[in-house]
Amino acid sequence: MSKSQIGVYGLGTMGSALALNMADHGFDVAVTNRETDWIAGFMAEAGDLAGKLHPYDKLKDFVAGLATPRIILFMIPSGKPMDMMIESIAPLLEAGDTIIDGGNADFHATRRRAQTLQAQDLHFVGMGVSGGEKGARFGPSMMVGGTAHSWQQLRPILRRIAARFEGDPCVDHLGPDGAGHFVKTVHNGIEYADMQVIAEVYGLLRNGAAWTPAQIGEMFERWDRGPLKSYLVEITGKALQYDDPVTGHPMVDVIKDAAGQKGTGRWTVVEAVRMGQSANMIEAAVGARSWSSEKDTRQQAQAILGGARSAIDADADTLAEAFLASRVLCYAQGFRILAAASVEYDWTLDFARIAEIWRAGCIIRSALLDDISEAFRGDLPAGQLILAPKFAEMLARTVPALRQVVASAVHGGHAVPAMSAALAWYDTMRQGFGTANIIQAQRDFFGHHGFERLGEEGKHHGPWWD
Ligand SMILES: NC(=O)C1=CN([C@@H]2O[C@H](COP(=O)(O)OP(=O)(O)OC[C@H]3O[C@@H](n4cnc5c(N)ncnc54)[C@H](OP(=O)(O)O)[C@@H]3O)[C@@H](O)[C@H]2O)C=CC1
Ligand SMILES: O=C(CO)[C@H](O)[C@H](O)COP(=O)(O)O
Repeated sequence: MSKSQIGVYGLGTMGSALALNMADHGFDVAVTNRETDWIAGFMAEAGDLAGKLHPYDKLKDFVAGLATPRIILFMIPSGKPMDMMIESIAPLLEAGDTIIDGGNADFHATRRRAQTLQAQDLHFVGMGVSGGEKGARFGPSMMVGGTAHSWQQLRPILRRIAARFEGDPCVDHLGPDGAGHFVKTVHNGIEYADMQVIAEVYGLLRNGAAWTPAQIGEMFERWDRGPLKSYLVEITGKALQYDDPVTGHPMVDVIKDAAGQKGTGRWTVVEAVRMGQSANMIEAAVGARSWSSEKDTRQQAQAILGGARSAIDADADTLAEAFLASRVLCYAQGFRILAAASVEYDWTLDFARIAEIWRAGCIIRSALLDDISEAFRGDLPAGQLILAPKFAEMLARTVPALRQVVASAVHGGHAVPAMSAALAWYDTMRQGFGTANIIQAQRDFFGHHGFERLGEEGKHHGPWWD
């Protein structure tokens, strides 16, 4: 039997879909899984593609079944499982082989793993994969971090299996070691904030305008045909129009309002803060998921504090404009974190290319990303997306609606943490003179920390020390 061009370890949701995608594109793929009983079921479901999939029960046979230099993609949980698998497989590999972690990994771990394996002449790629199961099966967006050697090996396969935007494969080599996983982490941070804004829009219409889920779903469906077009709007529109087969109620009404989170949103916030950045929309979205999980407390609080909310003063068109403003600000915050990391880790990330590979296949794909890539390819004042002429104009047009929606929500007792954060950031950034002079006065007053005077170099103290 000829050797396989790539091996996939981990036949869960993502690994099996990616293996099938590769086989579908004519690649010979060696496959294996921790629980080996699972492999036969996977092969049985592969149908016509089974001929391109080569199953192995033993790790050493799986490795021996691969053409050299080998490429092995792991689709398993990040953290300890990945370290344990590296420990098991590395002794079976040879110089020049590449291990890929396609899971959602902490990029610090990816950097560490790349360094450790480099000492053994092995290459380690941290690859962000987005698009969920369907994306993995029919075309994901992939963010690759690793050596040029690995990219040369991987490029022909990844470009074939990736999603395409007008023919352009949504995959690229973004930098060394942790760059790909970092970009995927920020992708997920943006995902969190965009999802939260959608949830807030839903909440305002449901609780502040008495719309039914189906009506809101139809509205999202309409929005998906305009400037708000995006995968998340599309699926929310669909989900809202489903009924529960058990009770007959709208499906969303029987889903517990406690959101899960696996860590990437939180990592985005932690990394942003660590680099002296703030992405307050993503912080708000992560916080909102945490608050959502405190269901018992919220129920008690409603009984004690009261949960009254009044009608909102904003129609659907105003909400659409507010959503568009929020989305622009959300992407802008994500790209600021990428810019900070690019400097911190010396990655020279290509922001236009990142926007381009997010245009199809991934969860945050949206109509805006084409404009974003264009803005990064053009003359961008201070490198800030919100200052690109097209986005500055879009914000000037849509922020009044965001202001009306946030004001009305606040007045009516509706929580809109992500949209409020968007507005706070926008209003902060458009003031050349803010209020941090007061913070500096306070710091100097209590701690003799000193401050800069306007237009003067050096450290000064206030008259309160005279
Ligand atoms: N689901 C999604 O939408 C996305 C997921 N990801 C990431 O992809 C990775 C895989 O996710 P997904 O496919 O959804 O997960 P699943 O739970 O569907 O599959 C997990 C896979 O990992 C294997 N596994 C679990 N623990 C270990 C271990 N200790 N050692 C070896 N193998 C192990 C499982 O093997 P076994 O069958 O033996 O349990 C299984 O093959 C994760 O890192 C996830 O964050 C990335 C993008 C999207
Ligand atoms: O990477 C993904 C999508 O891009 C995964 O679906 C991830 O699990 C989403 O994050 P969370 O589970 O925290 O919502």
